[in-house]
Amino acid sequence: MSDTIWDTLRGQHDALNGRRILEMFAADPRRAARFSATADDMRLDYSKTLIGDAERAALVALCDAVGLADRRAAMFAGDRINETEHRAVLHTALRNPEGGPVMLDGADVMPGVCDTLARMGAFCDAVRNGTRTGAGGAITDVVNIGIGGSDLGPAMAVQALAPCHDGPRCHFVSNVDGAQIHDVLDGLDATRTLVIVASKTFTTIETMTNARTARDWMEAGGGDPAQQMAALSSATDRTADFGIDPQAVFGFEDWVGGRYSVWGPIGLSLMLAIGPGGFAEFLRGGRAMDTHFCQAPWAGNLPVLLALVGIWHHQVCGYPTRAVLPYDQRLARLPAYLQQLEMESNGKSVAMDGSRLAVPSGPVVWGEPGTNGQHAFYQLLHQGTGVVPCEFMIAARGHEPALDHHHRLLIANCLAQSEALMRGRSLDEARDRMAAAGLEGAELERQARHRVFEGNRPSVTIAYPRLTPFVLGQLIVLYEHRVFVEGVILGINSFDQWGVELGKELATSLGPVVDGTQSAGTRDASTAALVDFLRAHRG
Ligand SMILES: O=P(O)(O)OC[C@H]1O[C@](O)(CO)[C@@H](O)[C@@H]1O
Repeated sequence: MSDTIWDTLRGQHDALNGRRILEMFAADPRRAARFSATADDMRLDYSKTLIGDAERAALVALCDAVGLADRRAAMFAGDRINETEHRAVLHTALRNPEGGPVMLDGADVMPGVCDTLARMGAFCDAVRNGTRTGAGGAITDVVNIGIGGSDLGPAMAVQALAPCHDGPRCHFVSNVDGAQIHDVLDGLDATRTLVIVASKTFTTIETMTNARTARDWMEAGGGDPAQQMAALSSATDRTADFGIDPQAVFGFEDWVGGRYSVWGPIGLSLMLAIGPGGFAEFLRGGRAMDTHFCQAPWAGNLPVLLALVGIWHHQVCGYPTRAVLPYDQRLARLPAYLQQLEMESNGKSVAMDGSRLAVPSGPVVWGEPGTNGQHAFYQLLHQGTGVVPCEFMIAARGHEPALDHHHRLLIANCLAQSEALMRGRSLDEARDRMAAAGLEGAELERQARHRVFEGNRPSVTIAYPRLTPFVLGQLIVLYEHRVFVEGVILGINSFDQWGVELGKELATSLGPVVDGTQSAGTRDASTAALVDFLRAHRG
């Protein structure tokens, strides 16, 4: 049945025939309202796209054709929907401390979740109120060492919620490039810094290398690793081997995927920064979006609609990328966070059953905060030969009342960009401008052509009152479930990441070649020559 719907969608795309978004607004005075939806105080406006009633009906039909409701129920019920790793997918339980039981294999996981959350709260309170100190006194700085899902979520959220910070300063080290840990540790007091080693597996080479370097730095600087190191991991045997005090180890289960883990122990740095109360609000926002996702009808369901718009633009229209454009400087790391969430989840070529995907998988996701992006790559968004669907985000209010004139400008810029992408500027309008500037003849024509904007370029806008912990929770879960819905429609397992393994294996085997303890042997000629070049220049 879904094959027929894909055919319908492709047919609808072929039949667009120069349809203009602006004309759709002219034909339907209620379009803005009819192609928007809300969840609590968050609004998703997808009216500035070429999706009309017929296209929306076909897209919504996809949800039923693929059995989305059953898949959603299976996820929340703890079924092992991550079939290639034989795991349940229950990160939703982490943001459910105030909800009911969540059963997995006949046992309620919530007592364990709540117990860990309470331990995290007590630990954070002790660090924040100075009861748990370093060798030199109260903790002033926290360094979270982790990579991928053990870094991007907390790093993004800590930056996003800066106005709520009332705890120690938080820093993040992810890259194995020694430059990063050097620059982060430089200037910190080793006796008053807490180092958190965040790694689900506690084997990730980058994280373990950085963790050892941090421990050496702490010892050399007079700090006390027994008192000043914590671990966030599923592998409590390995954290013990590393020598981390079990009281400072916060574990989580294999049903929490790395890129979905900010809601539990991996969020410890966020909790340290904003306090257990702020963290609880963050969970509440996430939970509110879970409830909305489970209860709202498809056509009024924000994660579903965002997914369907994504499917329309990438799989149906064939636009290869999408841009995430938060008009919110504190969401600067959101595009990087979403790159992992979306591309590690849905960047696959094989369907759950092992067959080759019949439709393209997830798009390339990229972006930068506005207005900075406007002065960098928006030229291409407006006049490039390809179309990049854009996802704008904007708050009604900032956190700096005295700077509200900045925020009004921010709003105006955000709305202006989506309007400009849609409206464009015709050749006649460009000619009029050139004529008004005094140009004539061939020069007028030449200059006018450079000033044409095709327009009709699609975007969605996500608007919210203010970037609070609750709203950030909503926003992340909006995207998490968007990824889930897209994955279900494409038949993908969104919860494994086999594509990262090969590079890790080859890096391990290249180590001795780079050291010079092994020859390049049977490696390809390019790799062998690059090893020679780099070794020659290492002195
Ligand atoms: O938390 P860990 O086990 O160190 O893994 C870090 C990251 O590595 C990956 O497994 C692969 O990049 C991610 O999925 C994960 O978030």
